[in-house]
Amino acid sequence: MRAVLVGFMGSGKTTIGQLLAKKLQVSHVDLDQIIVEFAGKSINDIFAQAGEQTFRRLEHELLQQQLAKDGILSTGGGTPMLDANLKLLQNSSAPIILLEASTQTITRRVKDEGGRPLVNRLTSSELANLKQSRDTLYYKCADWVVKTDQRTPQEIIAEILPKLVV
Ligand SMILES: Nc1ncnc2c1ncn2[C@@H]1O[C@H](COP(=O)(O)OP(=O)(O)O)[C@@H](O)[C@H]1O
Ligand SMILES: O=C(O)C1=C[C@@H](OP(=O)(O)O)[C@@H](O)[C@H](O)C1
Ligand SMILES: [Mg+2]
Repeated sequence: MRAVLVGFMGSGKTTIGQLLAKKLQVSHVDLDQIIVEFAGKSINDIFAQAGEQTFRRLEHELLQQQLAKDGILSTGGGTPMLDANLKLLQNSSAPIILLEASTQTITRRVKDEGGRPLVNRLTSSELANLKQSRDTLYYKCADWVVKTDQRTPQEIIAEILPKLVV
């Protein structure tokens, strides 16, 4: 992989990954999207019918597979939660870029999107607590951090691109 994006739900991993790949003319893989394709059902349905553990197992297997490929990889917000995934990310030769956003920004971005089972079932204070505990893990694997609050996707990729092409 040429770069891997990590960060909490709504930090912009999917959006920024697509834009970076387009600019760099490389392929883009979104881990959630390939899990959905592999399972043949939505993330909400995987969580509801097979459970989060099944989702995490698929996520781990597909992460391992995708890290060996070229291009830009957008992970899911919970990917670094599994110790084995954290190690895979830490040992990857690709730069791991953490997209950071405040809980307020995150909430604003994801509140009206229905595809995230954890957002659907957690209260706003539980979501804030989850973000706090996940942040520790993101920082454990990140090679660099990009702030995304009050910045457009174009401004964000303008910061990342020069570091990836040198
Ligand atoms: N920098 C940004 N500014 C404003 N909205 C954004 C930004 N980045 C992403 N979004 C929006 O926030 C939502 C979540 O973005 P997404 O890329 O799916 O995040 P993630 O993959 O990290 O969960 C989408 O509606 C997207 O259009
Ligand atoms: O944080 C999480 O545990 C999750 C994040 C989601 O990805 P995004 O971060 O792209 O929303 C998706 O993998 C699933 O809903 C679980
Ligand atoms: Mg995403």
